[in-house]
This record gives sequence, structure tokens and C-alpha cells, in this order.
Amino acid sequence: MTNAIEVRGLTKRYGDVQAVAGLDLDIRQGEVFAILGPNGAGKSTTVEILEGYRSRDSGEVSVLGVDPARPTRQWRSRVGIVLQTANDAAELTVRETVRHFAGYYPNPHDPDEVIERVGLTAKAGKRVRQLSGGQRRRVDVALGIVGSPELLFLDEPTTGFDPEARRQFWELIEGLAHDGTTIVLTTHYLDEAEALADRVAVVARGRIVAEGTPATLGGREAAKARVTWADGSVETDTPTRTVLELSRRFGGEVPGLTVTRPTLEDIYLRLIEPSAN
Ligand SMILES: Nc1ncnc2c1ncn2[C@@H]1O[C@H](COP(=O)(O)OP(=O)(O)OP(=O)(O)O)[C@@H](O)[C@H]1O
Repeated sequence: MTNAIEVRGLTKRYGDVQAVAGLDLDIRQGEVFAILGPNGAGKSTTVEILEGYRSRDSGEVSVLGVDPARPTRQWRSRVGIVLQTANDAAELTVRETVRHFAGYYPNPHDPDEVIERVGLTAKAGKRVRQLSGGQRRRVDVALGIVGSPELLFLDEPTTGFDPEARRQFWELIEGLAHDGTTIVLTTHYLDEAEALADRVAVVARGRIVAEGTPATLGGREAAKARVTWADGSVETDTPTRTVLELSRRFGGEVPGLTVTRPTLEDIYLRLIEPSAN
């Protein structure tokens, strides 16, 4: 399978701060890839370099076969971007804004379909200025997808969304992924990464410290299970055996029984501990 993105040995320094410190990354065509990591880890810097909006100090970068340090107009039209901060043409209506942006692209989607897809049909005639924060964010997403990009970058896309809007947004992303769009998203929501991503990478101190599917990241699938009951708790590789023993001891139902494995968040927090790598 072809890679949509290939990065080797990427570095970027701002004065004393080594924001990106030798980062390698492969993102396959058609996959949803989530980049996780604490504040200041180097995620936005990396993504902005991939988008062609920030220069790098060293390393090899290929995005849809092009070096983003030398972007062409044609390449730009294949890449959709949803930035962290909204670029508001606040006096225009939602429909005018989306139509306006559609005009920049050679093969845009129908603006009204895009507005429908982001759930703003009822607000299409409203000025962007009059929308709530979460609704404006949906306008940003609409502008990111109106050019029918092959590759879509989403930087913390659901910050400020209410739970229902997040679920709707997830469905939108699943639909785009289903249509074959490669999607790269940064997020601080581990449940979002788990719901959407085929693979995730954890960035800490400018490097990737772990990479894998949400189910297997950091050895998650092999991690011990915790069996807890009314008056006890153990960590074990063989939770079924533990439950059978408990059942025998209690003569049937085990009071207060739960069996849990580490969540993606548990694994993530372990991975970003300074002592972990
Ligand atoms: N334009 C800049 N000038 C100087 N330092 C910068 C600049 N942009 C980022 N940095 C620094 O580089 C480091 C990485 O920042 P970056 O924004 O890439 O992190 P991030 O992982 O995206 O964080 P967040 O989760 O908070 O968005 C930080 O220490 C930040 O302060």
C-alpha cells in the first residue's frame, strides 16, 4: 500500500526549544491516523510542517508524494486543513463562506451538501459571527472538506463541541474515511482517538514514543486484567481462572465483580511519563 505521508528524522528548533527531535512517521493512504501527546509535545509543529505552513530544520518529508516545503497549487488543492483557530469571514453567512471557499478548488463538493454534512443546514443563512463556538468549528470543518481533499488534517477538531455535536462529527469523519479520504487528526480526547483512528501515535518531547492500533498501543492487549470484587482486587494474566475460583469460594455469584483492562487513557498516561522513555 502507498503511504500518503512519509517522514524521516524530522527536526525543528525554536531558540532553546527542540520542538521536534528526530521524528519518523508513515501514514498509509486511506487511514485515519490520530496524533496524541501532551501540550508542547510538538504535534502542531509537526502537522504544520506536513501542511506546508512551517519550515523544518532537517529531515525528509513527503506528503502525497510532494515535499511540503515546496508546495504547488495543485498539491494544495488535494490537501484539506482544519486549523486550531477559526479563520472567520464573520460577516458572511455560512452558505456564502462555504461557496466562497469552494471557488478556490478545481473539484469542489456542492457547498449545500457540505453544509448538510456538517449539520449546519438550519444555520446556512446566518452570519458566521452569530454562531456559537461549536457551530463555528463546524464551519471550519466545512471549509476543510469543501475542496474534496484526498488528505485532511484536523487539529483538535472537536474542542468546544457538545457531546451530541462530537458524535455527529465522528460520523462525518467515518463517512469521509469510508469515501477513501486519508485523515490525520490531533486530539486530546482519548475516546475520540479510540472511536475514529485506525492507528495512533503518541508524541512526547518531539518524538514518537509509541505507535499502534488503539487496541494494541503500548502493549495494551497483553496488559494484565484487574479483577475486583466486594472485598478484594488482584491484577492477573488469567482473569477467567480468578473469576472461577472466586465463584467457587462464594458458592455462585461473586458480589461486586468487575474485570477491567487498561483503557487507552491509562496506557497513554504511562507512555508520556518522563521515566517511561
Ligand atoms: N512559533 C513558535 N516560536 C517559539 N516556540 C514555539 C513556537 N511554536 C511552538 N513553540 C514551542 O515548541 C514546542 C512544541 O509546540 P507545539 O505547538 O508543536 O506543541 P503541541 O504538541 O501542538 O501542543 P498543544 O497540545 O498544546 O497544541 C513548545 O515548547 C512550544 O512552546
